[in-house]
Amino acid sequence: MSTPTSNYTPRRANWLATSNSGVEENLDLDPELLDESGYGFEEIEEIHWDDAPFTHSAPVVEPVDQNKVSVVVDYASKIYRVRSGNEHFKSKKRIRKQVQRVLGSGWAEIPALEEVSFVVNRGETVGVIGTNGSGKSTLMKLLTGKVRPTTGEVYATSTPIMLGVNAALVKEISGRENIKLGCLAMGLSPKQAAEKYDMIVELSGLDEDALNMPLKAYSSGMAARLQFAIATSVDPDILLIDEALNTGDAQFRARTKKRLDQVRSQAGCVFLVSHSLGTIKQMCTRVIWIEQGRMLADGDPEWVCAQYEEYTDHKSNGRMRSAQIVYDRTLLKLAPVQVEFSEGTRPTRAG
Ligand SMILES: Nc1ncnc2c1ncn2[C@@H]1O[C@H](COP(=O)(O)OP(=O)(O)OP(=O)(O)O)[C@@H](O)[C@H]1O
Repeated sequence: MSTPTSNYTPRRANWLATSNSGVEENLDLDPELLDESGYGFEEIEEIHWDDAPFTHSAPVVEPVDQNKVSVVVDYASKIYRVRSGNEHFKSKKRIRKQVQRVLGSGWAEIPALEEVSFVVNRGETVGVIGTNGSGKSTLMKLLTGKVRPTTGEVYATSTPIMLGVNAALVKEISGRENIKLGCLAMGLSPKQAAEKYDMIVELSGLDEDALNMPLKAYSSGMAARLQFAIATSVDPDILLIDEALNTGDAQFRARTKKRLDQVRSQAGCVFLVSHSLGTIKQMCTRVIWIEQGRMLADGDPEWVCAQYEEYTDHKSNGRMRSAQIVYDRTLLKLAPVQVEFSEGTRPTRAG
């Protein structure tokens, strides 16, 4: 990696990274937000986006081509508002770390995604990477339209189908019954469901015995395979996959890749959120790296994954300054996007 220049000024990792003087003197925080130690949010290692540099590049105008476009994310941000006094908030240290503003009457604001813009055309498989809590799932929720952006807008040419590890499968009934039920739930007619059955079984790689077992007897890998096979059976135009592939074995991954290629070739696009860089590099044509809610990179899978690997390696070894340098360096290479709609090219709002 490039070595830091002598005039590099290390930034504070986070404005909340306190001295032992305690946050009470400096910030008007709710006492309930303080650690048991009484020092508040100390030992914070996250790099806060407010401290990171803005890229110097002028925005690149990205025209939306009506004949190609699948998804447009136009300056989308998401700020969650949570009750700072509730049990969930108190038990989640990570959430408390990210609190940007404590509002009156026990509410706090958590910025999860900041001004993200990009255009995805049909035929692309977009990997989404980032450390825990960086905003990947939030981006997926914005794409499905289930969560509304705080600023900006998200557009999609058809309703994206979300395939997550927690997508509904019924534990008490067999794999076979789950296939039928899942297909109906996804809007197929009983006849269409019957036609898809063999394809789903083949893709899942489950044998007869497994298909007759109730789902609660499945390993997480088996359940994930079944879920993937069901979810992709409707030939979705826009498919979002959140971590579902990580549990599969090599054989399943090969089948998965084949199926994703089919989805792509049917003019769809795929978003794949994963912590497994191997899977991302194998499956994706483009990778978006989101860190601390900010889009750091969008481009070639090999290059983006290499920066990310370097960053996480530094972070996990406690080399926060080096991690910050990789963060800054990567961000500076990002050309921000200004989405441009010409007459009639604006797809419908997601959701
Ligand atoms: N419903 C919510 N209410 C409040 N805060 C939330 C909510 N969902 C997510 N957050 C916060 O928003 C930030 C981004 O979370 P998100 O789940 O999008 O991250 P992620 O990159 O998907 O994380 P992971 O890799 O751990 O799944 C985190 O600080 C998280 O705690």
